[in-house]
Amino acid sequence: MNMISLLVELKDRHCVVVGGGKIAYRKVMMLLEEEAKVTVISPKACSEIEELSKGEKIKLIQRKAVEEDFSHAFLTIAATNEVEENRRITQRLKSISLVNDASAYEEGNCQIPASFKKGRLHLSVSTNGASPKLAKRMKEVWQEKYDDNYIAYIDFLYEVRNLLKQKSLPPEVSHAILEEILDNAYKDSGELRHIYYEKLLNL
Ligand SMILES: C[C@@]1(CC(=O)O)c2cc3[nH]c(cc4nc(cc5[nH]c(cc(n2)[C@H]1CCC(=O)O)[C@@](C)(CC(=O)O)[C@@H]5CCC(=O)O)C(CC(=O)O)=C4CCC(=O)O)c(CCC(=O)O)c3CC(=O)O
Ligand SMILES: NC(=O)C1=CN([C@@H]2O[C@H](COP(=O)(O)OP(=O)(O)OC[C@H]3O[C@@H](n4cnc5c(N)ncnc54)[C@H](O)[C@@H]3O)[C@@H](O)[C@H]2O)C=CC1
Repeated sequence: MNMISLLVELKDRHCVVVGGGKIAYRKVMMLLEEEAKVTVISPKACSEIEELSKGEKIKLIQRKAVEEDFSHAFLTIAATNEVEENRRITQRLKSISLVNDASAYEEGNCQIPASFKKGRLHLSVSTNGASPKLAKRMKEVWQEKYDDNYIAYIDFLYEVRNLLKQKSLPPEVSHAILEEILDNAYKDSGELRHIYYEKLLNL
């Protein structure tokens, strides 16, 4: 459980998923969403993974994994249904690259939490293997709570902060502004946000 939360960019990074079942497929979809370069290694693959391979979305290698398969891997996900094989891969890689063991949270050096993105907002939760179902449920509660209003609101927070970076206001003034715009009124009213931003432009 000695882990910190990090946001990691996977775009164009070489990622390897070992195993070709439904869990491997779920992880592959997550990686493709992040625009990673994905290789799947598995003697057999489910039809969804085969389809991705035919459409050249991923590279599929239909055999067991060998040492060289990991030489350029930035992140590896061991997701076979053979717990020992997952452990072997994870032990081999954990001191040199990111590796997640889908069958044992404590084996790898990273975990994949339940997460939810909306605009600039990114929320993640892990129960460290206690209850993936609880993590999923918490994520779903957030999905309800953080509705579309938050996209424009957080964009507004971002723009105000960028504007403040350009202006050389005394730090206490900047901090007061950053505090003030956390008021719910700004979340709820686009008009109020617009007026506030215009006022700041003229400061
Ligand atoms: C350690 C971890 C892997 C890691 O490090 O990444 C891990 C491990 C295992 N999961 C198992 C089972 C299930 N996992 C889910 C669902 C999710 N599991 C996810 C994460 C994690 N699962 C990490 C810990 C996160 C944490 O604890 O918070 C989520 C959040 C994210 C994702 O996977 O994308 C995703 C929700 C997706 C979403 O948000 O929508 C469901 C429910 C469902 O599918 O609906 C079930 C069935 C119910 C049950 O068993 O509880 C088993 C037993 C397998 C077996 O018995 O063979 C193991 C192995 C073990 O625990 O040993
Ligand atoms: N992290 C998570 O959210 C979850 C993880 N799991 C774990 O994920 C693992 C996979 O689960 P499923 O996809 O449901 O299994 P599955 O039985 O659908 O698929 C297993 C796949 O692994 C492949 N495989 C078997 N031995 C292999 C080897 N030596 N090298 C490469 N590929 C090999 C098989 O050909 C098959 O494609 C299990 O260990 C399970 O405990 C299960 C549920 C959720």
